[in-house]
Amino acid sequence: MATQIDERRIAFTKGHGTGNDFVLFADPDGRVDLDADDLAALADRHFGVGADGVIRAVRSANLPEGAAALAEDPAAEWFMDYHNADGSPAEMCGNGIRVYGSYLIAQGLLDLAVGETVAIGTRGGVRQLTRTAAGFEVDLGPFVVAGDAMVAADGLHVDRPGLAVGVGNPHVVVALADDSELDALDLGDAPVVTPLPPDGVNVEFVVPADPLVENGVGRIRMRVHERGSGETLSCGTGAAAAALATRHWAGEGAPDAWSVDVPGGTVGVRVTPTADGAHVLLSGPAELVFSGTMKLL
Ligand SMILES: N[C@@H](CCC[C@H](N)C(=O)O)C(=O)O
Repeated sequence: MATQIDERRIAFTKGHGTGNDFVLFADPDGRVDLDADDLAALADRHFGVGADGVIRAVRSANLPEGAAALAEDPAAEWFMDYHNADGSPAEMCGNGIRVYGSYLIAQGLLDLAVGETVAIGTRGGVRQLTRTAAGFEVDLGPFVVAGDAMVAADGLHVDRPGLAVGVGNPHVVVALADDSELDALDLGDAPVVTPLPPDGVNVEFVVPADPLVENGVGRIRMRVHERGSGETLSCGTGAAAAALATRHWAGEGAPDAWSVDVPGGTVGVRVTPTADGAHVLLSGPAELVFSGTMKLL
């Protein structure tokens, strides 16, 4: 296992899920105390490693937020301590948790065979992560599709209505007419969302494929501007939100299984009934790319 050399020299691994990239480091005992500037320095693409987010692998018992995770599910030994590229914490990361699973296994911190499931603590609650032949599938839990907003973005000639979707973290999903509208978007600046939720929001722009449903699977294309990270090549919770919004708009008879194309690849989303209501699940690849160390100032 890569251990920390000291609190300021971080032994990291870089990984990604469909191009949504992360710096991961192991701090099982919760000894490494990084502030928002440190986390942003790790994620900086010019002066640091470069990533959309930073993930600390820490035992739930060793950080304050971990108590709630262990109370919810005592099996949640590991906590995904996730921060966006600007150093802000987020409740959940759907691509990140798959890469986190892969990282824990590679570090020898977790034994998980294909078909097995592990409970992982997050700020959004405990999530069940299953290893699959092609990567991982995470149960994002119950979801909320409700609430209207208006969204303005560079490249859109008029403001568009958006639909709020909660999957542990907040999203607003905007339907666009076709691929040319999606391609014309400039997401260098954050879209303006009115009303803006107090903690900010991730914004997804979505276009249905033609036909929308093939072999029982709904198909959409999506681009995303992530809270705290800017435009990314993929967002797992965003893909789930986009599929849920499109399913809502499609109405009765809409499929429960969705394929979501993002600039960095394709992820799967499915809705399934459970004892505590419908859950949304996300599946996709998880890649570890390289490891190194970085000394923080
Ligand atoms: N890329 C992630 C979401 C990361 C958190 C998000 N930016 C937020 O602030 O809520 C994903 O794959 O879900």
